[in-house]
Amino acid sequence: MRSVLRQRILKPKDVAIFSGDINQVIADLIKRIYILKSQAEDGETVTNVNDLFFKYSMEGVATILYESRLGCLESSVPQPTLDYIEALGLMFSMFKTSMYAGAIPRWLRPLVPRPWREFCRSWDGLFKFSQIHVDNKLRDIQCRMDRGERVRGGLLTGLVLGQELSREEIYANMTEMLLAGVDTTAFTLSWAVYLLARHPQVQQTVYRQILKNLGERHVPTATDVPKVPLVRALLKETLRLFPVLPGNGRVTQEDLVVGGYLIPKGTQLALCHYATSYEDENFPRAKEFRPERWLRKGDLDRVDNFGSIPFGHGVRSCIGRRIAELEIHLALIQLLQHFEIKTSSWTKAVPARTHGLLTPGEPIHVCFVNRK
Ligand code: HEM
Repeated sequence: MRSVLRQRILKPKDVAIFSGDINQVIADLIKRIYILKSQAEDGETVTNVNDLFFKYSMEGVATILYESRLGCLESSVPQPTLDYIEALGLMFSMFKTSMYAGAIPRWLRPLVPRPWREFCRSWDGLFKFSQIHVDNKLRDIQCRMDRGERVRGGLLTGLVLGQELSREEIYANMTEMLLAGVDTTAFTLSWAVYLLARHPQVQQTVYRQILKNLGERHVPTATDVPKVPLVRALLKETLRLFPVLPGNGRVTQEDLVVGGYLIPKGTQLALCHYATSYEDENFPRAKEFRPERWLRKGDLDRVDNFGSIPFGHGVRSCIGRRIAELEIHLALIQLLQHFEIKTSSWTKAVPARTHGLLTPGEPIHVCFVNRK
């Protein structure tokens, strides 16, 4: 089932076609920032940027998945979207409890009802939302076919027409992808602007490269991203320092010998790449924010470093990686074209906190100063 999806969004060129849709969402993001600035006491500070980037990520990923807009960045967010956000909030607030809810034996559920009840309530809310959007698309496709039109479209249309997945499988995959694609992207963008605000020199270097290679107002598409390698390096460095999923796991499929230790088949392995990301052996001066460490300077440089694998690795690695990268690269380029990102008197040092996901431990507040 996963391979059907994977073959449609595996490579950067597969998702490049979504640049136009994402840019429309970015235009709304920028408008929203102007509105928030106009409401701020100092006319510059956007408080809790994660709230903003949550809406951007949800709108962006839904645009690709459902081929429709949700209105997350509007001043008045539509009710079904608010209901979804509530279900998602419930899912994450219950993360630890609900993670174990699936493992509670049936006989125990009436005795300890809350975890299972909440688990079902949040998943039902998330499924319902996907179902509405998938069904809308199916109706739309049917109408167009009845009119004798040639139907072409994006991801969902392709899945429906391809008939490789059942309707239930499409609901399930869309639900999971939307769930997996919102907070992950939002936290990463929040950390990226936080790091840029706290490292003005780095920001200036990245901005200069954008200015030189793309220009002040050119709206970038996926084909422009390789022209600004520092933007790609910025994302890698952000995810090295703050990997949203700080650890990962696998069960060995055969006996393995690693570093002289025998690991028998069937062993559950946990890898904390948050820890390996901070090892000087893997990344010299590992605690420092230095995006340029990811730039290839000569043919002998190895910039792929397994010390940091924020999207996982192998056949079960993140299926939405290319979508996330597109959303983040294009957003960062345009944010830097429009604004200088600065700390404000409200900006505090923000520690990372782990509760399932690695999240900012405090709200991030930064200034978006208009560029002349
Ligand atoms: C910065 C953003 C993101 C990060 C850091 C991230 C990270 C990850 C990681 C570490 C995994 C586990 C991989 C493994 O076990 O090897 C994963 C799985 C997954 N991700 Fe992402 N992700 C991001 C964005 C997205 C987006 C935008 C989507 C959907 C559009 C998505 C959909 C998924 C799905 C469906 C899985 C499960 C894959 C499977 O089990 O086959 N992710 N992600």
